Amino acid sequence: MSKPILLHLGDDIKWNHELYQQLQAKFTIKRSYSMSRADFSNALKANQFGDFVAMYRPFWNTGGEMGNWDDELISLLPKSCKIYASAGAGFDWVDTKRLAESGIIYCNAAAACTESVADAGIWLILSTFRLFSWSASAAHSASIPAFQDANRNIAAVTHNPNHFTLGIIGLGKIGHRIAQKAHAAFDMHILYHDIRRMPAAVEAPLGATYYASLDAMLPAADCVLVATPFAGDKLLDAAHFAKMKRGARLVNIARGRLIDEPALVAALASGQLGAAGLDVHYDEPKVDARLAGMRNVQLLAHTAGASVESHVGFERLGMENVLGFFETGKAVTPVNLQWIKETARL
Ligand SMILES: O=C(O)C(=O)CO
Repeated sequence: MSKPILLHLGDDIKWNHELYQQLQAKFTIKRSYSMSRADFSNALKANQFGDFVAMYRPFWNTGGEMGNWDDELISLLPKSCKIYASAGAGFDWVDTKRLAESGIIYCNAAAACTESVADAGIWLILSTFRLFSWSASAAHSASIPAFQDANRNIAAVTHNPNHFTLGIIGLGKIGHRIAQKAHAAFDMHILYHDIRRMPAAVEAPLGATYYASLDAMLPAADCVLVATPFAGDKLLDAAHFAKMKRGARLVNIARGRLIDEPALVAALASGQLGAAGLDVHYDEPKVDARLAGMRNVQLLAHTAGASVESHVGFERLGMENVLGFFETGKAVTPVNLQWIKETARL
């Protein structure tokens, strides 16, 4: 009997070769490498990859060249396809509900980058309190006046984060890990807003206070950290920044589009916000030039999740999702099951 087909998107795997051999033993693997949207769409229309049952994308660097997975693309997938297992935490580029309508489970790999993103979150929080962005840019400029300016003046305006209040929007795995680290390392007081309250067993070790209302949490936090998935709408705008403490800090490790960037620039320029730490940007790979010019803003190039450990984990979890689904009927980290069920009920 011929083996089912798996479509591997993007580059070769780099780390988990033994596990990949298990995939090779169970599936005929077809490769699309890095096709443009037009080439990928034409290949699907021509059934170039055959009636594949699964798609696997091991890393975010490649395999996404076809752009957003919207109705146009998803409607070209063969009816045989049952699962799409991809690297990465965020899935703002894929319409998981539309996939579910075609009976396709989408699995992300957020669990693989929790530690890495949480570490970057801590770095950004620390930087907004200590203004390492200012010190680093002064030193990098190799300018004696800039060095002396930073060296003389930073101490008057920076703080140790200890005992300040961190307000986390989204206490998922990453938000929770940041809360643990901030609480353990800096004795920060943890507040959080989420659509649902965590059990006491989660809140108690953090001493965390739940806010059902975001508007109620904002004025209570010295630093607000965004750790919630992008669901199509902005989360924070000028009105939200106005509710925050004057001089408070903002950190975003989630998605740039969650924040009204011009409003953030205005809030920083007016001093309503004292500092910001941003891994993600509204219009990546572009970075807002005004933000880039602010010494109280620490910027990263969307690399919070970028570590060897995340890469190994992304590859592995993607393969485990595919193998688990075909061996036991259950994927490990599906994100759209609620709609798969709904669709099945129709
Ligand atoms: O995996 C993702 O989606 C990330 O943004 C990690 O930083």
